[in-house]
Amino acid sequence: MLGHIARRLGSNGLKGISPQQLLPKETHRHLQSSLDTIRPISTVSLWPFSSQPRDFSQPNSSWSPEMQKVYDHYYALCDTDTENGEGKKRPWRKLPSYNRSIKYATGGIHLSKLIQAKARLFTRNVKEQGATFEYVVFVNKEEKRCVCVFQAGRLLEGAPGHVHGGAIATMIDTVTGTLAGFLSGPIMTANLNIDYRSPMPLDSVVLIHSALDRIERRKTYITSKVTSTDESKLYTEATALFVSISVGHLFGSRN
Ligand SMILES: CCCCCCCCCC(=O)SCCNC(=O)CCNC(=O)[C@H](O)C(C)(C)COP(=O)(O)OP(=O)(O)OC[C@H]1O[C@@H](n2cnc3c(N)ncnc32)[C@H](O)[C@@H]1OP(=O)(O)O
Repeated sequence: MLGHIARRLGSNGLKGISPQQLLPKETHRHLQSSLDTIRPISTVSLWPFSSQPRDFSQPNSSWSPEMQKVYDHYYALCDTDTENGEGKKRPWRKLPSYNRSIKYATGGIHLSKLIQAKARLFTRNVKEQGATFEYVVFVNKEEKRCVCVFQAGRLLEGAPGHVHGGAIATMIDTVTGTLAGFLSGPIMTANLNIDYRSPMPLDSVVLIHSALDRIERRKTYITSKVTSTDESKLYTEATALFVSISVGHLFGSRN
């Protein structure tokens, strides 16, 4: 076929030659009917999902002025991208947060078809803004640490007027797990130890500081503490161990 086309093209290239002349009749007919079924290139999205994922860690109207202020503080320390591609190198990075994290990881589109197609990251699955977990994670890769700004909504009540210990544990697991995953790749929580030091009132805005302690073979150890935004009050301290896993582990494989 290529030889046939080359012979017909000669030295003049495509100039003055119609597709009908260039290709055998039958091939041209097939090609034309295939082209007819293809949408114009301008309407084809290169994004492989039906819509752009929503980043749940963007400011919204439920945020208190304190939450917004701390967010602005860390956001100003983050890497920036400019239109000419010359971003400013800064130590911090804001991590986006989706309600289906697996879908947006490398290769996650395939994984998400296999693993509980309707599953959602439960810290991001309540539609009402501000009702439960409002949070943003900023990571400092060089210092191997991160800070999460967390506003605890009214549906997280445990002791009257205060945040449920399980909700605090959820956030510590999420933030330390995010850091461990950022540093070590796919992991699962093997151990989480929490000391609750002071009750946390509902609607509090707190910081969850987490840092790498050490990595030993497949084990990533993270320390964490939860404080008020001015860091004068300590709410919670924790240590966590994450074990690196292969994707097969999620399907019951031990390899
Ligand atoms: C973007 C959004 C990100 C959101 C982040 C969310 C993070 C949330 C993460 C989770 O909550 S995961 C859910 C809760 N975790 C689990 O369900 C894990 C259940 N447990 C397991 O699947 C397995 O036990 C585990 C993967 C943790 C370990 O099993 P393996 O067979 O892969 O490892 P193995 O038992 O060979 O242990 C490897 C090493 O870890 C050590 N280890 C394992 N479990 C341990 C443990 N519990 N305590 C102390 N050490 C432990 C073990 O001694 C050994 O140490 P050495 O290398 O020194 O020999």
